[in-house]
Amino acid sequence: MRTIDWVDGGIELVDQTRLPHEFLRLRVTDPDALVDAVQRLAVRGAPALGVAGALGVALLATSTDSSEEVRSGARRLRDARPTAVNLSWGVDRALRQLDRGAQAVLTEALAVRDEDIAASVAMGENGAATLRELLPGRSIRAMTVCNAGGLAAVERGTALSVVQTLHEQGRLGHTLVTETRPLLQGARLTAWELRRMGAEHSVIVDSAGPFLLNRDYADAVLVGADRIAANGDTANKVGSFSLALAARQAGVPFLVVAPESSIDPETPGGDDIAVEERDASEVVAFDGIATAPEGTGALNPAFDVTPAELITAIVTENRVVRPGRGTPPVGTVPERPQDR
Ligand SMILES: CSC[C@H]1O[C@H](OP(=O)(O)O)[C@H](O)[C@@H]1O
Repeated sequence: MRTIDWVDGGIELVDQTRLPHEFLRLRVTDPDALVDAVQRLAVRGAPALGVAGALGVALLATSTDSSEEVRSGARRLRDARPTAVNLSWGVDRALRQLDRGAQAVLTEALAVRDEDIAASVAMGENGAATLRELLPGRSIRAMTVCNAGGLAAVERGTALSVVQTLHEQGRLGHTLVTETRPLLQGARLTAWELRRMGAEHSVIVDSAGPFLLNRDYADAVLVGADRIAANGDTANKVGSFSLALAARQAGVPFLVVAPESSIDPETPGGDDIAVEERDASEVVAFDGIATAPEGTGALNPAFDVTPAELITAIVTENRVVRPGRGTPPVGTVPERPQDR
């Protein structure tokens, strides 16, 4: 199953706002409809946003001869969500081909898609090998935040690709899925993917995560990333930082699994990462039903930032970086897809 793809001259994507009760594919041929799909999280997840960015520029380039129209549409798409660097990376990578014509833009966008598919497999293998090394000879009970599965990419995903690889190797124990308020990517999406995978799992409320780690209910925490700063500080769904603190307290490995395209060497550290503030209504209501008194305000950071020193390993398709263990900071490797 591909979460997002280029089909017959347009973009097809799974509308994730309808899951888990309805599986609906959206066909997008209008660039503004793609911006809307990104902003309402019909398509979401850093790697999927990178592919959406690249395919969105291909949609623009194949629908107008005006370079200015393409560039202004690309700016709107690039700015649709601020935290996942993959979105701007995907837009910029396709846009760099514009002077070579629409077909060159589309070819580059399809390469971004295909690289994401290959990267998901490699991250699964690299992450599973890392956990087998850290936790030899046992089934590994994972704890997850948000959704970093195939729905957050094109196929397989990042952190959940590690879970799937462990499952395929017969090394996966029971997985605990934090529901991930306020939009419930864990309960709605990760549980849906684990069920399809046939992997045993339970959903927990977010605030139970630290306690259950401290009571030895999980052997590793596996999360994705939206932006990894040059020093290894990592932005991911809100709730990741508290689990990282709890994992450190409980002596449990905390792994960030993300493609190289989530690494941003232009961002020196976590304090420099723009964290998306989403609408208060997502916090004080659910499915249109108020959960707080009328007029109650809310703070709704969509992400938080985990300092590198709390991260056991950053796993990409190309490497495993151990912050604080003598490996060079993640942002210092010269050769990355962005440099092409
Ligand atoms: C595979 S990284 C996915 C990453 O994106 C999610 O955020 P959102 O659902 O708001 O797009 C979350 O941070 C995941 O870890």
